Parts: sequence; structure tokens; C-alpha cells
Amino acid sequence: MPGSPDSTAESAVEELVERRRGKLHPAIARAREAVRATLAELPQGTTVLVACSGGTDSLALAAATAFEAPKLGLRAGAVIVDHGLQPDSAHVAATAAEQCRTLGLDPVQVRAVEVGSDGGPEAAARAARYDALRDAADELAADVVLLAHTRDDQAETVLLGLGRGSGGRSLAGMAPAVGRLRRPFLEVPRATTAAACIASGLRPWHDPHNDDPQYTRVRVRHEVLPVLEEALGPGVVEALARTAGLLRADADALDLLAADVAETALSRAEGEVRADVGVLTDEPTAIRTRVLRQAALEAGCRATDLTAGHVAAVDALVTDWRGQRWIDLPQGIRAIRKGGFIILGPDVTG
Ligand SMILES: Nc1ncnc2c1ncn2[C@@H]1O[C@H](COP(=O)(O)OP(=O)(O)OP(=O)(O)O)[C@@H](O)[C@H]1O
Repeated sequence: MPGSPDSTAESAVEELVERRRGKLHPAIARAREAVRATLAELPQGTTVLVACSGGTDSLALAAATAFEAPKLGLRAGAVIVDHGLQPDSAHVAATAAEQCRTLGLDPVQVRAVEVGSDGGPEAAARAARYDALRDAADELAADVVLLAHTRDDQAETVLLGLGRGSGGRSLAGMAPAVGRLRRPFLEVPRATTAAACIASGLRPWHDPHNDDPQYTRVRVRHEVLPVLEEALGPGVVEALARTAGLLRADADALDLLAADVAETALSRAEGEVRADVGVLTDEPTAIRTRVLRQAALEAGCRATDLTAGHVAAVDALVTDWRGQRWIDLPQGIRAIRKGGFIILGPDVTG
């Protein structure tokens, strides 16, 4: 029988905390080491911002960053996004900001956002959060924003992708570095961030959403992973995160190859994107579908709405041509085969 949802994590935390009272706690050391590895790649004088919700992971990240950044000649601040989704959200944000200031981070900014409804509440909150983080980074002239996703978050992301039947790019999970974003804790277990907070005397905010079983991620965390660990062994989280890393390397290589093919295969004219069937036909599926996905995005589909099923339907216009009509894609985009081209755009069927 798997234990109660939090019991495994709690005992791991207690064990870590008990093991070395008195010395620098191993969890604090681990958190700092992970942050140091990320920050060491940045030039002196860089400004980094910790994206801090006040939760366990991001508070541990704030503490480790406040400790490591000055030693590397970096300036470290924090940004707290107030999504306004709970009555006490302003208070939660103010408390997190105060904790960040006490840790020595400066500047610390709270940004209130309006969460829309596009794509459901979780996706809308995420989109608003990432916009706010980008705006804060612009305003505070920050070169890098640190996110506190852990190895457990990565494992959950892989399982969620598997459940959706996603392809390699999605199963590759979250990237350690993309644009200005960095994720120093991607190989750090959640139990370590929790232990680091306890050992540092930090009091994280407990997000009630993290216990709400209406969210698929919460069910994966509390119900699916404990069963997998019971059946497959305690290394399953680590194994899933490792798989993500391996698939990331593969997906990156395929993206590079596909970008080369796209240069020859795609052309743009008057709001349309054209994909040359002659060029795509002899390419392997992994390359064809990547190029067609890029074509659909360039034509105006949103990445979050464009599914593998959409791309497969467009691909069938290349590989299984039987004179079928157009394919409807998100955002009112259509794909149609005309002559030797797949033409994608809002108005291609006239
Ligand atoms: N309200 C927020 N303000 C600023 N950054 C945030 C906020 N919510 C989340 N983040 C950042 O995005 C990361 C992932 O968000 P998610 O909601 O998945 O967090 P989490 O795993 O519950 O982490 P935490 O325990 O820090 O809340 C967080 O670790 C944090 O760096």
C-alpha cells in the first residue's frame, strides 16, 4: 500500500533534517550547490531575479540565491506574482516579499496580474505569470529569471505528457535554460527543498491548490507517483526526470535537422505559409511533423492549442493524399493541399 500522499515526502524530509543537525545541513548545501552551478555561468554584474511564490521550492531557491549570488559578483532580486485568485493573495504575496527582503534579495517586486480564462484557469494563470515575470525582468533590467521547478515537477511533467500521448519534445519536460529562464533545481528532489526550508527556519506558504485533486498534476503527484514508486521502486522519479533529459537531447538534435529542412521547404506570402510537398515527402516523420508544426505556428496557431493530432492531420495531406478537403486548425487557421504545396493560413480555402 502506498502511504498517505505526504507521508513519503515527510519522512524523507525528517530523515534529511535529523541526519546532520548542527553542521551545514546537507539539504541547504545541495540547494546552494545547484544554484551555484547555474549562476557560475553568468558574467559578473548580471542581475538575476528569483520567481518566488512563497512556497517551499521557491523560498529555498530564494535563500540559496541570496547566499550564492553576491559571492559570484551578481545582483539578486525577487519577483512575486499576485494572481489575485484567493481572497488572501495580496497578503501571501506581501509575506513572500518580506521573506525575500529578509534573505537579502534586492530589489523585490510584487506584481499583481489579472488572470483571464483562455485555455482554462491553470493555463491562464501560468500565461499571466510568465508575462509578469518577463515584464519584471524588463523593468528591473534583469538578465535572468530563476524558477524553482524540482526533479519531482519534472517527473510529473513527463507522466502528464505520457498521459496525453505527447511526442518526444513534450516528454523532454522542462528545459533547464530557455531564453532568460533558468531552472537550477531541476535535478533537486522536492524533499531537499522542503528540508532546506526547515533547516533554515523558513516558513513557506502552503498553496491549497497543491492539494486539490481536481488538478491532474495534483493527482499525479499524490496518487499516481506513490503507486509507481511502490510497484517500480523508489528511483522512479529520478528515472522519469533522467528520461526527460535524454529525450531533450534527442529532441534538440531533431529540431536542428528540421530547422534545416524548413529553410528549403517553407515559404511565406501574404499571410500564408507554404510547405513544399516535394521537399517534405522523403523526410522521416519526425522531421516532417516538426516542419509542419512550425508552419502552423507561423501561420498563426498558438503553441498551447496546436496538438499532435492537428499536426498528424496536416501530415496526412503530404503522406496520404486522397484529395481530402482542408484541415481546421486552432485560431481559425486552415491547411489545404493545392498542387505541390500545403498552404496554411486564415483564408486559404477561398
Ligand atoms: N506567484 C508566483 N510568483 C512568482 N513566481 C512564481 C509564482 N508561482 C510560481 N512561481 C514560479 O514558478 C515555479 C513553478 O510554479 P508552480 O506553481 O509549479 O510551483 P511549485 O512547484 O508549487 O513551487 P513553489 O513551492 O515554489 O510554489 C515556482 O517554483 C516559482 O519559481
